[in-house]
Amino acid sequence: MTAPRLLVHRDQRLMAEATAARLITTIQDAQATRGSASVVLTGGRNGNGLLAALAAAPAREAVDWSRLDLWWGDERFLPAGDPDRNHTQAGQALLDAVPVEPGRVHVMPASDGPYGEDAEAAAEAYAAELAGATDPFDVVLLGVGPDGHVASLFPGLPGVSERSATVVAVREAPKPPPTRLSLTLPAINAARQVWLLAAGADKAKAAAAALAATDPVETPAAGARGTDRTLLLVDQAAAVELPPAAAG
Ligand SMILES: O=C1O[C@H](COP(=O)(O)O)[C@@H](O)[C@H](O)[C@H]1O
Repeated sequence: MTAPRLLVHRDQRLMAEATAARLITTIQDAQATRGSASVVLTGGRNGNGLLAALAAAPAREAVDWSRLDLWWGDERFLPAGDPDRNHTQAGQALLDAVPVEPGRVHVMPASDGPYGEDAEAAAEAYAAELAGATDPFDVVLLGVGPDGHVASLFPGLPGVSERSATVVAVREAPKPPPTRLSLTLPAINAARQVWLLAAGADKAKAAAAALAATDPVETPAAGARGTDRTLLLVDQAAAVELPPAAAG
């Protein structure tokens, strides 16, 4: 587990563009070193903003999209193609515009898929798919919610305390929709790099807690750390509650 390094950007747009550039370079490095790369995508405003910035970056041509595995940190358990699904939104923001290899795009099951509405069975199926991955994730992207949630691990819900499974079904999430699938902290924390994204004034409290809190049950973002690197990426609006020394 690595301590988070804080990076403050002027605003949300600049943060998305700088993080897209960072991601392109990180993917290139991984592909040069290991032949392929793996990235775990996040949903939400910051996650989709990053994907849109990546789609708009001319340097996206530097990525070998055919040698990239894409996974999801969480998914809203809704029918395939539902506009609220993280997969649908990632398609619109980036994936429909780049030559990803369909077999390497590891979509979490939908509620009208082979497991129907059985979210637990869907979580087990995704865990089995994950178990087939031989290398740790290169980067896990995590949008931080205003309550400090990451992926679909919400404060106080059982998912955040899961210690053995890599994927869980989440019920009664405080943010709609109530039923979701999520990677767990042990799955997230096996990644080489974890990037926590928190831009916007509504993320100020959560950004401070992601850095300083000690109990992941209260602040799931505080329990998400990479083995080689953890970054907390914020904009100035989200940096206002950080201790001055941390915010530089
Ligand atoms: O519902 C979700 O929320 C979080 C945070 O989203 P944001 O809009 O507050 O940035 C996101 O990371 C997660 O993937 C998504 O399912």
